[in-house]
Amino acid sequence: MAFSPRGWMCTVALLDMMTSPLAVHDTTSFCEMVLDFCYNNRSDEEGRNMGMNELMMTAAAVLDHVYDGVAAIDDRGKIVYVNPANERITGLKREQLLGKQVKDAIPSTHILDVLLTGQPSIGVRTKVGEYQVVSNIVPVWEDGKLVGVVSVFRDETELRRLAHQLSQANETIEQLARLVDPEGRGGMIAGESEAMHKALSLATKAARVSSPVLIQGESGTGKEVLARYIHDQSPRKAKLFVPINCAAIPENLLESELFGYEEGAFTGSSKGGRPGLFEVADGGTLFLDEVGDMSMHLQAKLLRAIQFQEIRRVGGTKTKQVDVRFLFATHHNLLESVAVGTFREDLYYRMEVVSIQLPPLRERIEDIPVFALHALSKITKKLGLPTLKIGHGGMQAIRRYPWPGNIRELENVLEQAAILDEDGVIELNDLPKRFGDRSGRHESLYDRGGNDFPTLEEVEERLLRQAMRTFVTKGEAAAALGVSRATLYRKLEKYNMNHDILSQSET
Ligand SMILES: Nc1ncnc2c1ncn2[C@@H]1O[C@H](COP(=O)(O)OP(=O)(O)OP(=O)(O)O)[C@@H](O)[C@H]1O
Repeated sequence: MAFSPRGWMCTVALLDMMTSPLAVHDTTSFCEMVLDFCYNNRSDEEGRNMGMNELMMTAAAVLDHVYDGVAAIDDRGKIVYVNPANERITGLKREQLLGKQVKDAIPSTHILDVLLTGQPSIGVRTKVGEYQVVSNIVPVWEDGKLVGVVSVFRDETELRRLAHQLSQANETIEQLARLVDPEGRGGMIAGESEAMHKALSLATKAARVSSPVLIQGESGTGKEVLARYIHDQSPRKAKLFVPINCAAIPENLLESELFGYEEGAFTGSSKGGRPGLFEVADGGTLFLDEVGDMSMHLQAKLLRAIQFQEIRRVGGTKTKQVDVRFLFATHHNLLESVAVGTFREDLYYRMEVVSIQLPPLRERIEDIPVFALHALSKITKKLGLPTLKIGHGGMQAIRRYPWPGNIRELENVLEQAAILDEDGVIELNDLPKRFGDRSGRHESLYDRGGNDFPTLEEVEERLLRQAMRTFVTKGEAAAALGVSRATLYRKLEKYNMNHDILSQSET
């Protein structure tokens, strides 16, 4: 059958209505709507007279190719059309159905109810033979008269099979993900220190709720990694994690970056304006890094956004509700900033509902070997290098170094060493020159003179700390200091360095 443009339009309209049951709910005349759709504002008599028969013939040619089952019943309950998908889904041949009374062919059908009441029946479940189908059944009206019913249905067994296949596939993905990332932390590791475990446990708890979290720590301690972890563990994980470094962007740009702007807000603003990151992160998480560097003007706007989850674009007059989870990070001591008046006290307390402190690497020496090995394996994979080891001397140097740039510096140093290494083992000579300084300190205790001369206890504590950094085992540290292990224990306790004892291996 050749399709006229009108035939196509009618068919599209018909399909549109069949797949939009809510629209059908609202109408009294299905046919009128189809014809209105096709010939809207036209005085095309031929078109208006096209009627239901031609419409159904045209539609039938298309419906023959539809994946869902379709059946049309006339006003006397006789089946006038079934598509091939009907046969696939119900197992009933076309010849068994066409021209038959629907109540005889499919006794359990709900089609007659629709024919009797003229009310559509949406999402109704019917058993056809051994198949369970879900149908949308809609009445067809012409000139205010009910002329038939159309049912569009799907095999529920097939839907269930697909859902089952999908859940199996998801399970396989989860199993593979667990193999790649056993603890589900997306490449983040916990380390050995009590401080890191505490931070991680707090982060895991914070992930369950939407309260703001303030993560404080020196640069490179893993604040952003922890923020991503919180987002990934939270119910918002399917939505966006949007990080922004507030210190890296000039104030006027930061404002429009965060809040967006309306058209004409400033010279060079884009046509139609632009949404800001608050809007981009709607439903997800916004991570404001280096929030301590924000100007007082922006702090006031931020406070409002946190308090009311409401923003106003730059140059705009209307406010907009957003649903954003806020995570903050800073290397500043924000309480000090509050005390000197560079940070708003009210904002500080809004931000630190949950407060997580990430200590510098030098204060969690026990983490250094774990992070070093983790970083090295990441680096060799990234650079496509064979597996590398860290030798005893290399590890000792790494442990005793104070790491002012924390984990980021550790990664950079190891990347450099991995590139330079020639024998598969990273030793002291593969590390930068600064690692050769066995003292690991830039200031000598004995350089201090006069009244500032160190006490014996001060020297002893320093020496102990240095030994704990330098040697991998307690035995080695005690031997180098010329004391027994028991004495080493006692002294570590005296200087409150017990956590260091735990980090040392027993040998
Ligand atoms: N727990 C961790 N597990 C694995 N890698 C980590 C962890 N913490 C930090 N890192 C690594 O350290 C590097 C620095 O981390 P991150 O950028 O999160 O630090 P930061 O504190 O946000 O730094 P800055 O304040 O300079 O932005 C990253 O490249 C990351 O790979």
